[in-house]
Amino acid sequence: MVTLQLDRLSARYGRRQILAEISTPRFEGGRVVALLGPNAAGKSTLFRRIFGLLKGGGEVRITGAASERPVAYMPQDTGVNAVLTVYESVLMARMQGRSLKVRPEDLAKVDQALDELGISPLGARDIGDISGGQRQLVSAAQALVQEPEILLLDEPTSALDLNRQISLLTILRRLAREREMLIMVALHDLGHALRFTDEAMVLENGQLIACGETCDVVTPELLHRVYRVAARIEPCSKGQPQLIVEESV
Ligand SMILES: Nc1ncnc2c1ncn2[C@@H]1O[C@H](COP(=O)(O)OP(=O)(O)OP(=O)(O)O)[C@@H](O)[C@H]1O
Repeated sequence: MVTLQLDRLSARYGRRQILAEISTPRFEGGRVVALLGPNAAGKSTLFRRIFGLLKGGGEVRITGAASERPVAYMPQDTGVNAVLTVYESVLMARMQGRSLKVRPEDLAKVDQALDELGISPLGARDIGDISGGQRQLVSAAQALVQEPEILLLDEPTSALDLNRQISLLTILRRLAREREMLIMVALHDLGHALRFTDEAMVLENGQLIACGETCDVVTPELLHRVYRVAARIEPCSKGQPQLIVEESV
């Protein structure tokens, strides 16, 4: 099973240090880890550093990976290539780092990814002519179709309506379990983090200030200290933890 551990990981833009020696416990395949923190805390920077787009001190330790390219990354802002259809763009994502020959299996995986995310009817549409939420689902398909062992998702639900936010997070959680994939997902919705993630790590000003089981990390004290809101957490009628925000403080 794949594992990911960060050891004194740092990153800088020019001379400006953004991440300060982030060390984590070992995260395991099959788990969903929330990456939390206020705006500009360093979440996207951490993803770029893990994925290798930024250099810096420390080490990203991956063990137990079966493939040579175990990590896929879905950035926050996904560019649009207007000359491709949705289907072609997902197929291109699938073929990254593989031989140029498209096999029937590759087409089946594209169909499966589109189907799983409920966007099969968009397949023939030009990627430049779909809505922002649809584009976000296409980006998720582009990441999933690579069958990564570690998947980094930067705010994948930010453009989605409520139903699709819940659907996507439910699918991701199921796929993490089924494929023993480790998913790290940056979220601003702490209610979603409580409901859909197993573990959470919280960044503030480039420092890791909390890490552990999500229910132990996302507490009224953390919400007060880091997010400056008064909030409580109560079980809903189905027993799921629910975040109730009272006011900003
Ligand atoms: N390309 C860049 N060049 C210089 N500084 C950058 C660059 N990208 C981000 N930063 C700075 O690095 C810091 C961390 O930004 P980052 O995007 O990692 O935060 P974030 O936690 O993902 O924020 P948000 O929740 O707003 O998306 C911020 O101060 C930001 O201004």
